[in-house]
Amino acid sequence: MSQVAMIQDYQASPLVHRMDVRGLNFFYGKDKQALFDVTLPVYLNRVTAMIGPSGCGKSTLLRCLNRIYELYPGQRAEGEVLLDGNCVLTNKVDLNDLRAKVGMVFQKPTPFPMSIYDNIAFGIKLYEKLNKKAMDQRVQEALEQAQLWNEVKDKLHSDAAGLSGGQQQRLCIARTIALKPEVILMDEPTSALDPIATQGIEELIMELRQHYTIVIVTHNMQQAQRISDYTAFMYLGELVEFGETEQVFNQPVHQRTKDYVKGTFG
Ligand SMILES: Nc1ncnc2c1ncn2[C@@H]1O[C@H](COP(=O)(O)OP(=O)(O)OP(=O)(O)O)[C@@H](O)[C@H]1O
Repeated sequence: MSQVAMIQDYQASPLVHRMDVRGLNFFYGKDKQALFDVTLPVYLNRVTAMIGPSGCGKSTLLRCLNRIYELYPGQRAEGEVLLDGNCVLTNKVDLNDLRAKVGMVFQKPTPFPMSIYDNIAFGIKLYEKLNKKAMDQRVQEALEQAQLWNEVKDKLHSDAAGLSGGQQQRLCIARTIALKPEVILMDEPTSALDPIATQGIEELIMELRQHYTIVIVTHNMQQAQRISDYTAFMYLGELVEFGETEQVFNQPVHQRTKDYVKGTFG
C-alpha cells in the first residue's frame, strides 16, 4: 500500500483523545521558560509530528509527556498533561507505570550492551514475571512488530552492538513496544540514520500506528508530511498552529507557519 493510502486509511477511524496537554509551561531552572501556555490534543492511533526551528521547544514538550525531565534537577512543568483522565505531572501518577504506558525512542539508537534478546527481555523483567516460553514469545512479538525478527531470529543471543544503525533503532523500538505502551514518543528517531534505514523506520512508524499513538519530533519537514496525520508547529516556546498535516503544510492559518513550511525562515 502506498504511504498516502495508508494515511487515508487511518483517518477513517474515529478521532479519540489519547492525551491532552493543557496550559503547559516549562522552566529550566529559575530563569529560562521554554514552553508558554501550550495546549493540544494527542489523538489515538495517529502520528502527531512536532515541527519548528531549533530551540523552539519541541523536545521539551515531548519530554513533558512522560515526565522524563524529572530526572534532571531544576526542571519544572506547570499545567496539565492528561492520560486516562489523570495529570501525569503530579506525583499521584506512578513514574514506572507512566514510563511503561508512554515509551520513548531517542535520536541515537541506544541498545544496551547485551544480546539482542536481552535488550528486549531486560525491560519486561522490570515490570512482569514471565516464564521462559512467555518471554520468548513476547520478545518475538516485539521484534516482529518492529520488523526486525527475520533479520535477527538466528542470532538472538549475539551482541546488539553488531547490528546496523537502522537495525539498532528498530531494536530500540522493539524494546519500547515490548512493554505494551499506549503512546510512543520519538525524538528525531531517524536523524542518525542513512536514507534507506530512514525509509524503513518511516514505514514502521506508519504500521505501528494501528496499535499505538505516536508523537514524533522531526527537523525534516518532508518526513513530517510523509508520516504524520497531525502537525504541531512551534515557535519560541509557543504552539503557533496545530491541525491536520495536510492543512498545516498546504493551507496554514498563521503567517509564521506559512513562512516556516515554505522554508522562508528557520
Ligand atoms: N537543559 C537545559 N537547560 C537550559 N535550557 C535548556 C535546556 N535544554 C533546552 N533548553 C532551552 O530550551 C529551549 C527549548 O529547547 P528544546 O531542546 O526543547 O528545543 P527543540 O525545538 O527541541 O530544539 P532542537 O530542534 O534544536 O532540538 C531552547 O531555548 C533551549 O536552549
